[in-house]
Amino acid sequence: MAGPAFRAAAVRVRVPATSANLGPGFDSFGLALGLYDDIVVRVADSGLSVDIAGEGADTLARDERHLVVRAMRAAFDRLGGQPRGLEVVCANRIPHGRGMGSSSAAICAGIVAARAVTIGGAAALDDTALLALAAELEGHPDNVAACLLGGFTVAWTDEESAKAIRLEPAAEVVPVVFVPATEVLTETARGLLPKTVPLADAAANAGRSALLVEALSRRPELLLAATEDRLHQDYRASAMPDSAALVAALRSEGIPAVISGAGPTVLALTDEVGADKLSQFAGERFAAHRLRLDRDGAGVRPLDG
Ligand SMILES: Nc1ncnc2c1ncn2[C@@H]1O[C@H](COP(=O)(O)OP(=O)(O)OP(=O)(O)O)[C@@H](O)[C@H]1O
Ligand SMILES: N[C@@H](CCO)C(=O)O
Repeated sequence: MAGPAFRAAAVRVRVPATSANLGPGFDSFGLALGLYDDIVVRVADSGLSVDIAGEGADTLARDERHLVVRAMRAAFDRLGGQPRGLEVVCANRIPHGRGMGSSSAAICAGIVAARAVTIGGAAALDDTALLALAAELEGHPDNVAACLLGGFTVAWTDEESAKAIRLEPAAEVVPVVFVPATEVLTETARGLLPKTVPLADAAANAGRSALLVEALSRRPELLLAATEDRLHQDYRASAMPDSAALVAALRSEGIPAVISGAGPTVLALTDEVGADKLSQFAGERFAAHRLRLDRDGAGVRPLDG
């Protein structure tokens, strides 16, 4: 059977950074942030070329090992076949290995781009299948859900695949990220987690997670209580002691703060007035950035946009 046909024109895809967990919602909650990677992809006559600017330009492989390329290959398989050649240009702004969803962004960018350059791609790989594939490649669904859908997402995995819903974060919430210079890979941070947890801790997180849905959607004054976690942050503190100390310092001042994803970035959820006061907490070890919430998620954008 013949494989799919491809568009000759280049396609540009923009994907947001994401913060997973948000405290209690381990592997479930995600929040899309206004910091973006862009990729431009063109189907070529032969070969593979990968060009990288920004984050990872000095370290990432420019061949089939590149995560965007791996995600594109997996998507092309689902779409019915590989193109003869590929040109991929990456403009990376999301820091790697910091808990801001860089790997999910790369995976989502690759899959969305593969679908966009394939004629009939949207029918062959619909949004539900796209999320399922992205979560399969990433290994958990929280970051990819927020990256694809934007806003505040709740993800889960049933017998078949990952699923997610998108909620609208309250307009007044302003995210501030404290990004350290050093990486902690998600794989390392996951290796620190126990196989089982006390029932009381699981129950505490269930209650806080339920509260967080209301707090982040409609009642930000509840965010401090709603972002309490007992399932993962303490277990990982030894790998990111400065981040753990910063979370504790911010929370002791009444500021809702959590480890972003698998860390070591710290995410504070504040408002317009509060955001301006937070840089004083950064010290020498963190760079504080006030971000917007991303409400649109991953998508194809104009080439010159
Ligand atoms: N834009 C990218 N292009 C290619 N590879 C990438 C890209 N972004 C991330 N990666 C790969 O993913 C690794 C980082 O993934 P990891 O899951 O450890 O951290 P993260 O996704 O930044 O954080 P978290 O999952 O906690 O939000 C990088 O070291 C790199 O190998
Ligand atoms: N839920 C994931 C997010 C990081 O990718 C974790 O905490 O390991």
